[in-house]
Amino acid sequence: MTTPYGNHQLSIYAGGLKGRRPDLPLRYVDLEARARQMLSDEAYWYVAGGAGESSMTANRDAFDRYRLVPRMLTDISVRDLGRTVLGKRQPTPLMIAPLGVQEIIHERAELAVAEAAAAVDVPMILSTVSSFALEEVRSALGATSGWYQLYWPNDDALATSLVQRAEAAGYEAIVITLDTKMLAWRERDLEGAYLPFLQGQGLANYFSDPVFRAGLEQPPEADMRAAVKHWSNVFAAPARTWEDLARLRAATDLPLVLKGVLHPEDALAARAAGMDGVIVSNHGGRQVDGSIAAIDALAGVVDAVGDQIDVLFDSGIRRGADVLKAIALGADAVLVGRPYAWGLACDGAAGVEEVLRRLLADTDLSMALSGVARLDDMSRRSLQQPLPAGM
Ligand SMILES: Cc1cc2nc3c(=O)[nH]c(=O)nc-3n(C[C@H](O)[C@H](O)[C@H](O)COP(=O)(O)O)c2cc1C
Ligand SMILES: O=C(O)C(=O)c1ccccc1
Repeated sequence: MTTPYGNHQLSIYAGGLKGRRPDLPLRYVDLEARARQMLSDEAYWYVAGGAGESSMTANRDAFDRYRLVPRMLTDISVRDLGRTVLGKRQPTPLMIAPLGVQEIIHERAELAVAEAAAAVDVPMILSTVSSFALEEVRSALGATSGWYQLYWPNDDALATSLVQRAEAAGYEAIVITLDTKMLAWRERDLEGAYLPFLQGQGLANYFSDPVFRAGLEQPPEADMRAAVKHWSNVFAAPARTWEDLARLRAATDLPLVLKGVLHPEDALAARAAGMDGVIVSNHGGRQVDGSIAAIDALAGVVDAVGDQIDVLFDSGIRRGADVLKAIALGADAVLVGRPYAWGLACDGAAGVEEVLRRLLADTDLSMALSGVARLDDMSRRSLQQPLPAGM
């Protein structure tokens, strides 16, 4: 492929030095700080925060304990960042992670993100809790792949309706998020009593759904409180177990991918349930505070199922080296979360596009300077595994 900043080495630096968006800070901490200026305190902390700080910090610290071991004098003049995910070749290893309630970040929310994803040809995973209906977001993606993330509701008819709408709209896979049967204890949000979906934000897919609407006495437009109450009753299903996956499997022909897997035994259960992939993730440190850093869980899952189903990764991807480390450990692709949220806050679609291009430029350079011309050739041989803690 041509590099994300064009085919010439100099254009990469031109992109970095002058920037297509000179106003968008280059360093992650500065970008986040700029986004913070654009957002209300509540919205900023909703996105930035975790469930406590422990696992969110661990996600980053753990990345730093893995080290790339570059090789010299290999031909890196022509490079390929492509990956094959669910049997389909994509030009880069990146995917857009599903982030809910994006209207708290930018008024054009998922529509802006979809336009940016399309500009860079990075597949987008749309959250169930989106601010625009899934059909509209699918249109904004143009020819770029979209997957639909399902919060598996406590109502089989609603689950089937959402999944079949996604299939009809042209989404290519369903991601079932398992780690959010309820929201964690998040002090930042509790302090501010900030739960945007209780205001009806992010509920466009529910409010536009015929099965959801049939469960209401009046339409959401006429009685928002009742609609939100109904949503909170159906949002999740704490009683669900692995056996229930069979009904979802029967509801669609699309590939199914389970998000939020950390334990190798769960990866084996996913495979046994006929799933097509898993996403190793601790939800960006937002659910089980004290949980294992996501990158430390990756190798175990890859070793358990990586030769049979796809293994994707998220939680803590911030720069090119992080992408390379996850791929070297065996991930087929990686999802980017908060970094694009900050681009969205700063500059809408253009900000998201710029964040993705910079991450790709950094990935391309780091791969090349590690002596690897094709991302498909990254392996654990390029990586020094961390010493166990305490050694
Ligand atoms: C504001 C916010 C909203 C999120 N909403 C969802 C969601 O609706 N569905 C989901 O599966 N994951 C959701 N996630 C988790 C992300 O998909 C992803 O796992 C996480 O952000 C990755 O970590 P990172 O932000 O460190 O890259 C959300 C994360 C954030 C920060
Ligand atoms: O905030 C989150 O992490 C998340 O996944 C979510 C869950 C429900 C509604 C909105 C976002």
